[in-house]
Amino acid sequence: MNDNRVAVRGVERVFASGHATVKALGPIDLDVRDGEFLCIVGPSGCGKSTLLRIIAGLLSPSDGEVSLRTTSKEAPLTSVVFQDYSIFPWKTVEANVRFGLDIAKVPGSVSKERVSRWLTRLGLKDFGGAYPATLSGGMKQRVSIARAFAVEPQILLMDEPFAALDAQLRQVMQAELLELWQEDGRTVIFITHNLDEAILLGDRVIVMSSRPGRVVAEVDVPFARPRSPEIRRSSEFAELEGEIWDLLRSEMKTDPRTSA
Ligand SMILES: Nc1ncnc2c1ncn2[C@@H]1O[C@H](COP(=O)(O)OP(=O)(O)OP(=O)(O)O)[C@@H](O)[C@H]1O
Repeated sequence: MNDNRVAVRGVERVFASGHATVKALGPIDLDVRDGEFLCIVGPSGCGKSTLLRIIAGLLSPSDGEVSLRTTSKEAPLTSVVFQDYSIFPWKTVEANVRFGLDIAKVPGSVSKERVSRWLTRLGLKDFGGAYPATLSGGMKQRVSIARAFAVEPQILLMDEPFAALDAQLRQVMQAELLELWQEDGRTVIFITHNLDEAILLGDRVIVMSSRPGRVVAEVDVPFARPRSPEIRRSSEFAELEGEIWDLLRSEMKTDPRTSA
């Protein structure tokens, strides 16, 4: 039986701006297993966000196709968390978290329970009536994560969700996401520049080439679940990070924008 949730086949994307065209991505092939936490790393501008937006259906590919396997009539297929929080400043925390459920036409009683559960889970219970302007960056990103989890999508897509946070807060949020995911077992595609984050969270790390991004390596992360952030201190962790960094560095050297 095919246990793939996501299949990307020969996907390419070209952008036209004025008279020029930019090939941003591909061709790229990728499979994501049901319940897998897949991390994608690659040089800046190699097309990671473009790939995620194509998988989310927010952008169409210039060529190739993406298929997402659905196993539920009720649960939305995807939900996306972006780096810049993407929460509405004029809505309260509670209304922001409820927003995705309203769009998905989740009935009121179910929606109420879910909003309350995810606000509590993300430590936002006492901030339901607050507006985003009064929250720190970490709390805004918690709202954005609560909103994405609350719709209980079949596939969660995360585009550098912690990139705007400072180093300490980033570690706190990574540990929280690790815990949430380990309870939840959802299929996740997670884009990051941070190798440490990719290894801590991922079952597998995909390394993309410089633009137009293709897959240059797939690395299985061998650490058992449930994981704790303590695994960072092991020599195996450092070794794997070094291995992936070497792959990435050689890609950055082949990028005409970064090589001398
Ligand atoms: N709407 C667009 N119009 C024109 N060019 C675009 C558009 N969106 C992305 N690009 C270009 O496509 C390339 C890939 O962009 P993308 O944002 O997918 O890369 P990325 O790997 O996510 O980058 P980063 O790591 O810096 O976030 C870049 O050169 C970018 O300028």
